[in-house]
Amino acid sequence: MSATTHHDALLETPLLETPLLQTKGLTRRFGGLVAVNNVDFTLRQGEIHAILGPNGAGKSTLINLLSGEFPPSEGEILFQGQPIQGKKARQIARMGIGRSHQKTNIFPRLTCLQNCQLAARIHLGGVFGSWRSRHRAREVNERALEVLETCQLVHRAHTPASAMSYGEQRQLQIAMVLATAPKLMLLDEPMAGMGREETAQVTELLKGLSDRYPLVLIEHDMDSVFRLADRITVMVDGCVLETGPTAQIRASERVRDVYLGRHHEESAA
Ligand SMILES: Nc1ncnc2c1ncn2[C@@H]1O[C@H](COP(=O)(O)OP(=O)(O)OP(=O)(O)O)[C@@H](O)[C@H]1O
Repeated sequence: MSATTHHDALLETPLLETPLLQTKGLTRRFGGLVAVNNVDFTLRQGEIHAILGPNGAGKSTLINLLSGEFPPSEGEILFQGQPIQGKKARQIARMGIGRSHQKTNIFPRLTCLQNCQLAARIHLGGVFGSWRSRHRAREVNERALEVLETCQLVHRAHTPASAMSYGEQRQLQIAMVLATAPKLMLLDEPMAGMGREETAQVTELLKGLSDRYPLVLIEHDMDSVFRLADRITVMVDGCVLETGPTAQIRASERVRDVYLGRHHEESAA
């Protein structure tokens, strides 16, 4: 007998509610190159949605469009039903879309705690008037400690980021996104460059966060993707090849022919 989990129930629910995030006909051109081509994408509440595809498929560009790093050439992006295309990255971050980049972008000389305080401070509004500053400083500190606890980094609170292992630095990056109190997270290859043990640790961390923080995830580590994702969208040459629940994508011959087969051959080589 198999137990029905929250995520099983979520996958079987028809989409009646407004999606947390949705794109319609999203397109981004760089000169003559169509990096993202007419993409319809939906992220539901409480869901981890992985984006797969070979190098150059347009995955990072899609994330960059969602986070406002680039404006789309065409199409719509709806966050909680409201159009956000054309808004600046900072505005989108303030609305609650937190993102991490492929490369680690932490402040190496600051401690783990200071990095999180900085992220929380930016979210809470930067420089404060003196009458509010003490209260805000306490709020920032509490938020920073809370996310270090969530990411199991409290023991590293006073360690300079540069003295932490690569895996811990990637974990810190996730903590910094959480410090901005996001309504959803966009993570671009959070496990890139990690060893097997660190990858497993971050996979479990993200799994534990998914109910509170819906997630769009680009990741090449298939074990992690299959463990984490409720749904998968496979992109090839800027277009959506297939999108659906993880089991459907795993079983898809088209996906296997175009991506998974090739990926496994590359990984084995
Ligand atoms: N700022 C840019 N200017 C010009 N071309 C770009 C830019 N960003 C991405 N591209 C091009 O758009 C295409 C899609 O790139 P993108 O980085 O989105 O792919 P990806 O699927 O994330 O690949 P990878 O797995 O290698 O990170 C590529 O051909 C890339 O060279």
